[in-house]
Amino acid sequence: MPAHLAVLTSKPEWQTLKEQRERLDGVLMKDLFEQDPGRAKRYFIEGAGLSLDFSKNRITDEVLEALLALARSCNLEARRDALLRGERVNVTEDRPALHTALRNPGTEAVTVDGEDVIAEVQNTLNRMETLVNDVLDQRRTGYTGKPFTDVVSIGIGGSYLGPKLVGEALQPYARAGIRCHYVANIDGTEICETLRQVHPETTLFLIQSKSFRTQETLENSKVARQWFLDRCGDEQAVSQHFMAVTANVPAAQDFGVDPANVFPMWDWVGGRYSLWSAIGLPIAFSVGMANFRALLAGAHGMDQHFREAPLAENLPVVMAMLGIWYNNFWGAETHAILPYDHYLRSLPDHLQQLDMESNGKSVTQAGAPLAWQSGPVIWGGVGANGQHAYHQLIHQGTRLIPADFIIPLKTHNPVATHHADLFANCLSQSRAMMAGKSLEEARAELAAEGRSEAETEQLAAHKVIPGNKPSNTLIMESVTPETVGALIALYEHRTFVQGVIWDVDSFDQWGVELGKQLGKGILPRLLGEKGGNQASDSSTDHLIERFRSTGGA
Ligand SMILES: O=P(O)(O)OC[C@H]1O[C@H](O)[C@H](O)[C@@H](O)[C@@H]1O
Repeated sequence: MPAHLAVLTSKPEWQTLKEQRERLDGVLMKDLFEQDPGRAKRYFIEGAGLSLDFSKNRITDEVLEALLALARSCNLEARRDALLRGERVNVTEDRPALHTALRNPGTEAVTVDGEDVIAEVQNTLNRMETLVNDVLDQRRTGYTGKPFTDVVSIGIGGSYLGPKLVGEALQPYARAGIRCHYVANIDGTEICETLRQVHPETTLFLIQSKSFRTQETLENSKVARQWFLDRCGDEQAVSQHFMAVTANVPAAQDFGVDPANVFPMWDWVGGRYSLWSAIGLPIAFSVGMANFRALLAGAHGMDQHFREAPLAENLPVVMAMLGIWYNNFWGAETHAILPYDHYLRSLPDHLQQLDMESNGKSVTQAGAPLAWQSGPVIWGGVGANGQHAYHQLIHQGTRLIPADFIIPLKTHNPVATHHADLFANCLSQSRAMMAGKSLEEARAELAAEGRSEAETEQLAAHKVIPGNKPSNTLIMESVTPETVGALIALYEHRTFVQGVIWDVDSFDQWGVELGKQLGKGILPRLLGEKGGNQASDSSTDHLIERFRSTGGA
């Protein structure tokens, strides 16, 4: 292998992990639990209101030590400090990635190109506070003087997934009187269905786009603007009802948004890390500014933990390195996110963008091809629903699927014994994954059912659950603004740590751009217009013909 391809995999720490991996061949977690009654307590760490039980992993103390040694050998601590200091960690775009500054309470200076970032952040938070309070307290109203009842947030990707997740997660804190709607897709159904639910006199539209160039967002915003004008007939009223969050102020102004209603975004915030900025306005409208600030405080608590906790007790570091363990040494190709909480149902969607856009890369920061696997497929869904669907494959399929179970100790909605039932389901799944069911147990079960010997022999193999499937269990007291903030920040840092190990730029997303470029060439052809002379292929041409033949547009 050429030397430049082998930096990571030729490290002695990598070799040690390979040896550890071989040593664990055939070793069952359930035996490790039996041999060591202290295992659960030893592999349990806490920070920023979250606790992680990582005992149900294929690890020993030696493995953990070797994983942390690998992290150190990749200069993780220095790279982390560079991130938090605002160094240009996004090398291909030559920018810092300062989402942590968005939740920094302002006690320490962070500068970018000589500008005091913290002061800008605090100013923006104060502007948000004024707007949100004015709307919630009905000092600011729609064009006929009626209070606002609905906020329609139009944005996609990072300008959508984070606010939607948190808006849902903090529903118990929602203020009466304001409903938030989210429109992301260019599928016209989404904007049409949303507009059917709202009234022009009482609806505030938030155009959420860092670039103000995203097709889906701009087209949906145009539809919303026209819908509004058709009903109110007054161009002047647009400025009362349309606001924007963007780094591209001139484009927002061209669209007709009053500059006083434009909230800033900055180059140094990646879209998928932007819910903490004014992109979080829908959250603030829903739960009030005090709760939004509590969300930031929770995330800041995790930033502090990430910065200060020793690596062995550092939640994002330990979770990241466990991910590296399965991804790079055990051949795992996916990672499941399984929140056992209805309020956190959109967490897998948000983490999918966060992780897959960040670490879906195949060259190093210097541009050399990776000779190791980078980010896995992130997927998942809310428990217990998944147990009646895809958990079968986790338990008995041929693939190794590490999972994160996430569950609060207390519910906002105590009803009957539901929360204990939910908790029992969560624990039963991680235990089933870990312990499984042996052939002997399967046989005994069938015999106890009164099956014949022949039947028992025939069926037993199907009933075996191999077990030894790894999982983490993340718990928190309850789903609050603080714990939700900490939880999302935890995964942000987990993603960063893995990017450091794989030596990729976790803050660009060039892969997304190609589809956007090609779309610009295909659209005119679908519409039968001139242009769109870019390279094509017979499949694309044929499908365009089919679309045109039905008069599809
Ligand atoms: O906020 P915008 O500029 O409209 O971008 C919205 C989204 O666009 C792209 O798809 C990027 O890959 C995402 O990271 C981004 O969040």
